[in-house]
Amino acid sequence: QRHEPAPNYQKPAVAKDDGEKRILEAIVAAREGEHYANVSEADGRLMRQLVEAVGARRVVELGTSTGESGLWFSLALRKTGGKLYTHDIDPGRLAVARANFKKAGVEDLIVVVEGDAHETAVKNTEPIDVLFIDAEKDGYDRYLKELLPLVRPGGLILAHNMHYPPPNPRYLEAVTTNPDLDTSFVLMDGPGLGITIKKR
Ligand SMILES: C[S@@+](CC[C@H](N)C(=O)[O-])C[C@H]1O[C@@H](n2cnc3c(N)ncnc32)[C@H](O)[C@@H]1O
Repeated sequence: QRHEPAPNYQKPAVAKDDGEKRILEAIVAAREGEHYANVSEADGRLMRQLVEAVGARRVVELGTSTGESGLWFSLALRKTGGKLYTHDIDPGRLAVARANFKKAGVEDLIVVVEGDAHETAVKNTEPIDVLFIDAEKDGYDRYLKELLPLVRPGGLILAHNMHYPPPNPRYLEAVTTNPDLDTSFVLMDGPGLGITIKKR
């Protein structure tokens, strides 16, 4: 049976309190300012929902860019009592990200780490509740190999750009054939997001 294209019921996010309002305003301002390859609003909102739903205390992000995904995560982390550890190799983008976090009033929720995430992120030894992979596409499978042991059972691995730019086939293979993992691909009318649970 054929269906019409899916309707879009989405409306702009509605702030619950002043802190949330300040972050949402900072996201709008960030989009209008200097930015680079950031998540869409639809991606950011879903990621916030997931981080809040799993009650994440430690979110690790590979690929900060100018901090928009970090701002979406901070909406959740101010409620879960958690922190974002975000990694990027580009000092210029990180300077913009830091300014955006400050403007949103969330700099205390976010630890920014500069350098090659293959070297910096593996220094972490604490359990990860949510891992978000959004750095160089060619490295996705290596990031998974390096950090999956630290993702806690019941934790999530989110991977951006599962539709475009074209995803890394080795990553796709890894998250769809490992019996310890279960993966869905969502929001595939946009860049696409992989949601993988590490089974308990
Ligand atoms: C798609 S952007 C991240 C977008 C960001 N997550 C957002 O939605 O706001 C990818 C970022 O990965 C960074 N990157 C690329 N290779 C890297 C590496 N080896 N280590 C750390 N960061 C890297 C780039 O500098 C770039 O800022």
